[in-house]
Amino acid sequence: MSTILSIKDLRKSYADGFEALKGVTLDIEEGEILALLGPNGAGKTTMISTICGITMPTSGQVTVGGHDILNDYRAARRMIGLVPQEIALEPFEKVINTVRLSRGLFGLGRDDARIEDILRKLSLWDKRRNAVKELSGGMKRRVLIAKALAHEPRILFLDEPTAGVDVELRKDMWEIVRELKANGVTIILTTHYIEEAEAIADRVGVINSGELLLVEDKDSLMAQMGKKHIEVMLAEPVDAIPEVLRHYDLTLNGAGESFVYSYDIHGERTGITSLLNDVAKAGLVLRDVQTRQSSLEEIFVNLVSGEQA
Ligand SMILES: Nc1ncnc2c1ncn2[C@@H]1O[C@H](COP(=O)(O)OP(=O)(O)OP(=O)(O)O)[C@@H](O)[C@H]1O
Repeated sequence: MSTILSIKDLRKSYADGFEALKGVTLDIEEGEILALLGPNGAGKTTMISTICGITMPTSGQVTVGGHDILNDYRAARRMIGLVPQEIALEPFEKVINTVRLSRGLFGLGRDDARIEDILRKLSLWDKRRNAVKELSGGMKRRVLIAKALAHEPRILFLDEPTAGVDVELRKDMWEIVRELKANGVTIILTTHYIEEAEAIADRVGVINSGELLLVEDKDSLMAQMGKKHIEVMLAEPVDAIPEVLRHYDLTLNGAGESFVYSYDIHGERTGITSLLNDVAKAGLVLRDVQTRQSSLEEIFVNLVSGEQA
C-alpha cells in the first residue's frame, strides 16, 4: 500500500491564539478506513478543515497524493471529497443541479449516469427535482454526501456523518463506505459513535487537545489494550464480596446479584479456575457466567482520561 495522505507536524493556532492542533504527524494509506476519535473540541474538525483547504495551517506540511495542499491546492483538493458537519447548501437549487454543479466545480465533465447512480444509492432520485429547501434534515445530509462523491474523490472525509441521522441513513452510509473502500477509496471519518469505529475502521486515531495520542491498527489496539471481563451471576444475591474472594479485585454489581472479574488477555494465568474454586468454597451458587472483551469505548475513555489526569 502507498501513502495517499501525508501530514507532517501540522499546527493550527486560531486568531485568538488558541492552539487547536499541536503538531500532528500522520500517514494514511491508500484504501484504508481511519476513524478519528476524540472528545468535543479535540481538534478533529480543525484537522479535516486544514487538509481540505478551508482553514489555513499555521505551520507543517500536508500532501494529498503527493500534491501539497498550499502550493498545489487545486490538484490536492480535486482528490478529496468532504462531507462536512454543518449543512451548507443553496436552498433554492434543485437537488440534481446541486450535485451536478459540485462535479463541474472540479473541472469534470457532465456524467448523468454517475449522478443518477449516486442519487439512487442515497435514495434521493425521487427528490432530484425538488429544491433543497423542500427536503428534510436527513435528506439534506444525503445531498451533502452526494455532493462529496460527485467528482469521484480518492479520499473521502466524513465529519461526524451519523450525528443526529436516522437508522436508515446510517445503514445507507455504511453501505456506501464499504462500496467506496472496495473501489480503493480512502475514508477518514470522525465519530462519537465508538461502536461504529469499532465496526468499520481499519485503523483508529485518538486525538485530544490538539494532539494525536495514538494511531493504531484497530484489531491490535483492542488486543493490546483490551481486558477480558467475566461476569459471574449468583443464584442468591450477596451484600458484599465474601472474605475469601477479596484478593481477586472483584466488582459487585447493583443489588449484589453478580460480580465482575477483569483480567489481562496477555497475562500468563487468567486466575479463572482458582476464582471459580474459591467461589464454590465461599458457598456461592452460580446461576450463569458470561465473558466479554473491552470495547473500543473503554480503551478510548481510559486513554483520554489518562491524558487529562
Ligand atoms: N475559528 C475558531 N477560532 C478560535 N477557536 C476555534 C475556532 N474553531 C475552532 N476553535 C477551537 O479549536 C478547538 C478544536 O475545535 P474543533 O472543532 O476542531 O474540535 P472537534 O474535535 O471537531 O470537536 P467536536 O467533536 O465538538 O466537533 C476547540 O477548542 C474550538 O473551540
